[in-house]
Formats: sequence, C-alpha cells, structure tokens
Amino acid sequence: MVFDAPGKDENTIKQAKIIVMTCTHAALRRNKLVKLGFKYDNMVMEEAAQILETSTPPNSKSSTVIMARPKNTQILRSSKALTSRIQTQSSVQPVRAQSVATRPQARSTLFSSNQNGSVPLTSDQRASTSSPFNLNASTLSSINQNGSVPSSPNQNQVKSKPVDNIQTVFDAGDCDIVPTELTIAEIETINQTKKVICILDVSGALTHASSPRIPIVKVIEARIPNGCLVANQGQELGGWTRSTNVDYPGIPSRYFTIGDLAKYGGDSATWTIQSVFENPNYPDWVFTKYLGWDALTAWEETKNDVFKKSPHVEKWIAMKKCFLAAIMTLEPKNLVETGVKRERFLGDGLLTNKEHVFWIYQEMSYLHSFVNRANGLPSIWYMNVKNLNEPPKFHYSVVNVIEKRLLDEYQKQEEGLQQVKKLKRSTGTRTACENPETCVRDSIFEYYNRKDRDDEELPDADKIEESTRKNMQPDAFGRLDFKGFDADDQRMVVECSDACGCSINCPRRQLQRGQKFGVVVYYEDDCRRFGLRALEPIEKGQFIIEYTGQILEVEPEEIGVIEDRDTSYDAEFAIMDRRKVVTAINIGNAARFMAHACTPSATFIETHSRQLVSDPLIPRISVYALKDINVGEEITIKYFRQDQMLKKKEGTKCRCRAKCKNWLPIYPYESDDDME
Ligand SMILES: C[S@@+](CC[C@H](N)C(=O)[O-])C[C@H]1O[C@@H](n2cnc3c(N)ncnc32)[C@H](O)[C@@H]1O
Repeated sequence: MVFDAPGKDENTIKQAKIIVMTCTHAALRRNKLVKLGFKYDNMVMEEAAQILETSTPPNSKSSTVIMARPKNTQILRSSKALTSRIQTQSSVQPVRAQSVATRPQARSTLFSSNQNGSVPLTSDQRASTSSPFNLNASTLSSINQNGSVPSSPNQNQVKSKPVDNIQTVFDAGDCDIVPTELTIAEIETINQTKKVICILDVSGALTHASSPRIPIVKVIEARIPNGCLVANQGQELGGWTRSTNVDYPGIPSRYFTIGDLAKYGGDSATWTIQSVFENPNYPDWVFTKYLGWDALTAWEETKNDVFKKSPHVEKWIAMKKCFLAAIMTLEPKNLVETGVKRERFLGDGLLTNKEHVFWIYQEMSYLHSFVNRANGLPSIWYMNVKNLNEPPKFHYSVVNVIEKRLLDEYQKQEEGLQQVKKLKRSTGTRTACENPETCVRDSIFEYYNRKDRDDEELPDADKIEESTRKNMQPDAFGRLDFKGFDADDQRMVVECSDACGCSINCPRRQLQRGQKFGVVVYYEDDCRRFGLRALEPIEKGQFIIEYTGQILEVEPEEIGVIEDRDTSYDAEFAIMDRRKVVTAINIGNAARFMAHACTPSATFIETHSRQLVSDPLIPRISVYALKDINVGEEITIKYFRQDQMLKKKEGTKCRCRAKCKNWLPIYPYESDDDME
C-alpha cells in the first residue's frame, strides 16, 4: 500500500501487507496509524538509518520492519533516546497486525519484486546511494500478492562436488533438525550410514571404498557439506566474497546478498536459520541470520514465526542464554560483559558489517554442528566474548583419518586378536553389558595385557608394569569409576560390539556412539587461546567426546616430548599400540581444543571400540569426566605425565590457574604446512 496513492489513504484502507514510507513520514503518521488500529505486515522504510530505532508494535504477532540501511550505517539499538521514544509511544494502544503472511515470505516477496529492474539494488549500489530502495507505486504493484516467489535457486547451476573430502562424507541431506534425544529407530538409521574411519589415500590408487562406513579421501580437506545446499549455492553463485585472505576449511567465503534475492531468493519460508539473536528491547522478537546469505540479510522476526518454522531454535536460544549466564558468573565481568551481550543481542554494528570476524564464528558453529547432526551428535559452538581475534583454523572431522598403509598394519595385527573369539568371558568379571552371558569384552583386555606380549611387541623402553594397567569397567549408566585416579596409570576401556549381541544403547558402547554433550570452543586467554567448555552439565565418570585426528606412526623417541613437532595435539596409546598417536593439529573435532590443566576435569582413556566386528579395529581415544562439569565450566585434561613436566623454566609456562608454577614441555613451533 502507498499512502499517497490518489484517492487512497489510511482512512479508507485499514490494513496492508506492506507499508512504504520515509522516516519523516513514519514519524508524522505513526500515532495516527496506531489510533486507527491500522494493521500491517511489513514496513519498508527509506533512510531508516537516520532514525535511532524503528519501533514495532510490541504485542504484534507478525508485523515487522524492513530497514533499508545504507552500508556502514549503525543502528543504535539501546540508546536512551530510543528508550524514551518507545516509552512515549507505547502509551498509545499498539497496533495488532493481522497475520497476513509469514515474515520470510514477505521478505522475499518484497525483494523478488524486481520485475522492472528497479528493485533491488546490488549491495554495491546500496552502499553508494543514500536512498537504497528506490520503491515506487509501480514497483509495488508488481509484487506478487499471494506471497509466491520466483522459483528456488537453480540447483543445476551448482556444480556437484566430488565426494573426496572430509565433510561431504558426513552428509545428511539438507537437514535442519537438532536431535535432542534420539529414538532407537533414529540411532539405527544413522548407524547404518555412519562413518567409522576415513582412509587417506594420497596416491589415489583406491577407487572404491570397501564399505560405505569407511570412506576414502585423497586429501585432508574439509569442504562445505553437500547437505548444506544453500551454503554451497552461495559459495558458487553469491554476489559477495569475504575480503579476508584467510580461508576457513569447510566454511563458505562467498554468500548471497540482498541483491541476489530476486534471482536466488526462492521460497524464503524454507530457508535454513543459521543463527538467532535476541532483541533486548522486544523479548518476542529475534534476529535471524540465514545459511548461505550474508549478514546484511539478517532479519527481524517474531519468535513465534521462527519457532513455528524451526522448533529447534527455541532450544538454541535457551542453551546460549544458559551458557552465557554461566560465563558471567565464572569469568571476571569486565572481561566478558560486552562480548556476552554481543553473543545474545548482536549490536556493535554487526548487522551492517558482514566482514566482521564474528560472522565466521557463526558459520563455524553452524557448519560443524551440521556435520555433528548428520552423525546424530550434539552441537559444537565457537565463541569469543573477550576480543575479536580470528577463530581457529583446522579441518573438522568426527572420525579418525588413517593412511591405508597403517590401516593394513592394524588389520594384520587383528589376525592375532582372532584367538580372542575362542576365549570365554572371565568368570566373576563384572560387565555392564546388556547381555552379560555372551559378553566377551574382558577377554580382549586380557589379550592386550598378557605377560608375553610386552616381550614380543614392545621395545624395552616401552615396557611398563602390568600392575599399572587398568581395565576400566563402566557402570549400568556407562560411567567410569575414577576412585583412586592417578593420571599416570594406564587405562583401557573395551567396548561391546555386535559380537556381544547387545544393542547400540548398551552402557558399554559409549565412544562408538560419539560425542555425548554439546560443547563450546571458547576463547580463554591470549596464552592458552581456545579451550573447551561444557554446553550441558556433565556428570563425573561420563563419556564426553572422542579425541579424533589423524593416526600417525611415530618413533618411540618421538612420543611425548620433542622439540621439532608440536606434540601438544597428540594423544598417545599405551596398551593397544605404543607406536602410533592420534594427532589433531590439522584435523580433528572439538576435543582438540582441550587445554592442559595440572588438576584436570577430564582424562583421556585408550579405547577398544567398534560397533561391528566387520569395522576396522584401530585404537581410539575417549575423553571421560573426572568430576562433575557444569554448564560453562572448562573441560581440561593433563597433557603430560609427571615425569615429562619440566623442572626448570623452559618450554611453556602453565596457565591452568593463576598461581600454577609448572612449566610444560611445549616449545614454540612453526609448522611447514601451517594452514595460514
Ligand atoms: C592442543 S592445543 C589446545 C588448543 C589451542 N589452545 C588452540 O587455540 O588451538 C595446545 C596448545 O594450547 C595452549 N595451552 C593449552 N593448555 C595450556 C596451559 N595450561 N598453559 C599454557 N598454554 C596452554 C598451548 O599453546 C598449547 O600448545
């Protein structure tokens, strides 16, 4: 509707899908509209950046304001002037908008109205004009009244990606669902296609994977998952490329913009919400940033509309709020207050600055969590409430990657293990297996721990006292008992497989089910940089996450502390294999961020785990909680044995707590193939 159209004004028409006006007009007419009980769905306001705030009817269900903002103009969301203005206006009975169309449809309807070439402008044009939306009556009349929009982005225009990268092997389609508690049927569906390990075949000689559970990659490279359709389309066709030279593996560098809406907007009701931010002034409203679209297209919508479309978003908001509230109590307020507000409410001109590093954190949070969801795993978020340093750069993978040659070696070793099948369950051994009568798991520990094995397989230097080896048994809830814990003891957990005849929900199958709790990769300080914090409460003894990375063969003298390789990302094996490590320096999951603490909250446990006996058997590393870890608390481990810690001031000063006197054998190291 256009108020100044001949013969029509707000006295004769009392509702409209879209109102268009200048900010001056808005100031003059608003009270009149309110008195009339005028109902509207969208407002397009020219030069909106000149006003301090656009006020929307507080109890309106679906009305919104489209603010046409020239680039680099900041909307001040919480100024005193704004507050007093809203208070003055709210004394008048507010407008209750009629629910004519859902917000996203209204948006794409508006921007896809480019029938005559006058709308929309490209983002560059928008930046160079003070009147970015050249809307007029003829333009508006071309808007499709029933809210239908041009066809979705031409999917054929997007080249299909070769399936030889780390992330595309975890595709779950264009899913938008966060599994909270999975049903057995859902777990079973995921398990059928679940990847258990990735073979790295640099030569490219392997053409076919022996099982869909064991994908082959030629190079360690994370790319945008195919299932994130719009992110891939944005990468291919989007009108804006981030100017930073930094490439984040698996994260798009190119995005759709407002200028692309007419061509690629499609049915925005089906767009995928990437992140949501609360509105501090209107608790019923949120800002939504969409996947594959730049931050300037972030949109204000009612919570009702958003939750109806994407119910999981409600949980995201609640979890973020809870995590940030915990951070405010755990950290010095002055260090985190601004950043916490930014995480919840945006602000600081973020909506007008798509280059802002903040948006890269949002991309990583969504895309890595997407990979997790495809595997039935909870979220991983990236947050920095302390400064605006760049987020970490690495290739994300929820499974280990191993060279073909090393996997073959394990398969040979497994022939020796075949004799385990002949072993019976040790009498009197406690097992939490659902099927105690048929569970043979403890025989496996006995095989690895047999007396003659050290003589056969381990160099003298690696022989250890049998008595320090512990076969850790979970209780009926899958928790380990850490009574009398000594970080230097060697521990092993043997999990059940299909050979035991138990279900995937058996308490002795923790690691193979994958990351159990949502976690946040959180900027700790300038020395430790990123660490890991709990997004959900974790109980003492519970499995938290697997430590994934690349399985590397190392010489015995390379294990632990060496000065020409950053071994702080290595997790070692002590019982199953003393010659390999899992290193997460280049590729891994959230566990790679755990910082060292001299009194840690979690520990590594070497784990014999495979879901099916037909899966390859490689030693794996579990992370278990040594104590209850509340939301917002740090998940730390002890990187080094006591005898490896330094006696003098060299290496790296330990910053696990303010007064720690220890020095860690971590030496400054620059990798040749540093991803920078
Ligand atoms: C496995 S990485 C952990 C992730 C890393 N902080 C990051 O941002 O990628 C280990 C590195 O974290 C830092 N770090 C972890 N714990 C530390 C501690 N207690 N004191 C000092 N630095 C620590 C050291 O720089 C170490 O080399």
